Amino acid sequence: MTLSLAQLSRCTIAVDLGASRTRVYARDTGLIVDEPSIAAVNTRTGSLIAVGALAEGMAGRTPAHIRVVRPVSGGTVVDIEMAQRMLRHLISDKIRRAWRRKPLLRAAVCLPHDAEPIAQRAAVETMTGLGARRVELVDTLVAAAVGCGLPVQLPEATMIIVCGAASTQVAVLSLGAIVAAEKVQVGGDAIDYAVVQHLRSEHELMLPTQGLYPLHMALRADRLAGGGTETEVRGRDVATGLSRTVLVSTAHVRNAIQTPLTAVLDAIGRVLRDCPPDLVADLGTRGLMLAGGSALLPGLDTMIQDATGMTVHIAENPEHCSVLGLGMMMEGKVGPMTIDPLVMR
Ligand SMILES: Nc1ncnc2c1ncn2[C@@H]1O[C@H](COP(=O)(O)OP(=O)(O)OP(=O)(O)O)[C@@H](O)[C@H]1O
Repeated sequence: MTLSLAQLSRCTIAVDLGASRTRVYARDTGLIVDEPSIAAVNTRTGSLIAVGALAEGMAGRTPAHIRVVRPVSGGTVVDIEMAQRMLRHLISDKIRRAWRRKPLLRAAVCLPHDAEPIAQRAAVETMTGLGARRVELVDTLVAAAVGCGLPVQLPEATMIIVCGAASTQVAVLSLGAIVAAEKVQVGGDAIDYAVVQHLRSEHELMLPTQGLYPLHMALRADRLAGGGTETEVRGRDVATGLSRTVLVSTAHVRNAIQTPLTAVLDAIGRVLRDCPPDLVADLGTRGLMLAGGSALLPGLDTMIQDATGMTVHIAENPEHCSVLGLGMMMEGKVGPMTIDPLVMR
């Protein structure tokens, strides 16, 4: 992925097509879409029934002829046509009419670090199908670092950890470029899966699709209370199939998610080992920045802090950092770069 700030400044729309949520930022307007990357389709007629939050509410509750699909998987558009239909419905008519009047619409899209050429092509095709004449691809790590307000253009190290739904990406940046980076296929989905497996094996309970939200809340409350709390979880008994409520210890849930999080700690260690010592010394002073929706997982910051011995900050709007960063670059709100054009790998 290569980009220059000059090319980005000609874009009018920025898109983050995430595995969990889709976000769109329009120049001079701000964030116009933040919805789940989900669509519900009638398989008999092929028509789209719902997209975004409405479709998410249908997941797990549909009759046979309605299918809830995710056109983005692992940060990659896997169903281009469905992604286009979903985006078309998520973006309001008003904005779309404005697009039609602009025949040379340019779009900026952020993609996971080291995205395969096929993933890059899928993102470009999705946007050109929506009317974009040119698509700039930006590394999510750079966009998120800018969106967090990190001074990426300076000749000193900044470390960003983007904890998404499908993956966690870690990078050290200096002089506007990535010095060392790693991506592990462990994110919010893997953490949720670990919790689901824990409830299945320890409590013989199957959780409904949206059943994890109360547990996230319980983990937060447990952290505020200093630990030792329990929470009620309702699900389906594995053996009888009947609805049942169990009392779950939040400490046990926290233990269950340690295993996937170990992979994140390993990735951070590898990035730090790949960095020149001067940059690691900078990080000792500046600390690390957590972005992405899973950065809100209670206790993740202290776990990374304990493992690295460095200060860990959580971005102000961690889940919006990438798209806001794209928007900032688009609107020229990034400070003067030491190198221009800004070249990223
Ligand atoms: N308050 C919260 N506590 C714990 N986890 C959360 C919270 N809010 C969101 N998440 C998790 O964050 C993830 C979504 O993060 P984000 O929106 O950054 O993902 P994405 O950009 O769609 O994914 P990716 O970057 O992998 O394509 C989900 O797995 C969700 O469970």
